[in-house]
Amino acid sequence: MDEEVDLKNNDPILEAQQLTRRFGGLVAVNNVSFTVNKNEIFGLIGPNGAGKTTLFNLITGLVQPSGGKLLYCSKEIIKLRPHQIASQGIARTFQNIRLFGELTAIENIIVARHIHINSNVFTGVLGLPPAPKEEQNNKQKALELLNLVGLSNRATEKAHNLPYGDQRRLEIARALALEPQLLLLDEPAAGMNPNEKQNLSKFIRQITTDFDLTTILIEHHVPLVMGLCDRIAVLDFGQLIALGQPEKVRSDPAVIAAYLGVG
Ligand SMILES: Nc1ncnc2c1ncn2[C@@H]1O[C@H](COP(=O)(O)OP(=O)(O)OP(=O)(O)O)[C@@H](O)[C@H]1O
Repeated sequence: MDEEVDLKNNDPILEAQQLTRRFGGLVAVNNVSFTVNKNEIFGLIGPNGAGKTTLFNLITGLVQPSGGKLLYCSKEIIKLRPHQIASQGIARTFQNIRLFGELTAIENIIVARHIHINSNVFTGVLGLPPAPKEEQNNKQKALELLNLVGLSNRATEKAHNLPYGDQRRLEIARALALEPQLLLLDEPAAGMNPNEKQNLSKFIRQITTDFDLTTILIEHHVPLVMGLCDRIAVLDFGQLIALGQPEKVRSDPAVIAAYLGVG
């Protein structure tokens, strides 16, 4: 990881300042300001089209802002490309799972570790030399991550053959292979049954502690968000309409009107 900054618990790790993104006449993210502190589990909720994924895309450099600032560990990251942002310690999963379907579970993680250590991706995937020790080390780490997400017995299964919930867990393992400081999870519970959602909640808490992470998650499943997150930001039509602890957000009339009251 490049120039990792040693933050203490509760130091600001991510600061959005009047962040704005327009798509033509549509303001997908409108003048949004908030701070996420180290080791927080921070929820991002809001109705469909509220701008949540666009905000993740801004943080990970997939989309450029129309205005505003974004500081990671107090440094502006707006001008950085996605791979540079990843190497600074920000990893994510996607709403629509983006695994390499034809690769096995373990290969998906090894590829990510190669990116992390700046090695040649193809040597690792194709099993080519050199660096057998590094390969062995990567394989060992990948197995540990698979074990952590409960997939050690599916290591040689092609990713597209795994059940949906397992694919979501594999995506998280792959993000962790980048050894991030900040982990962004886009709808990690989508497609999971109630039992899996319950387990996922515990799992997110566990990895946030064990890996000394800060976690931001977008999630439509409100009970999960309310039970898991330290603080929650609510977007509606691109604007931040509420920010605070779950109890405060839950009873906020603007939130009830915009989101919780829906459906
Ligand atoms: N590349 C794009 N070009 C044009 N419009 C876009 C683009 N990306 C997002 N939008 C629009 O920006 C708005 C916010 O979209 P976004 O996907 O960020 O919302 P969201 O809160 O993540 O929604 P959902 O919960 O449905 O995933 C929507 O109106 C969407 O159609």
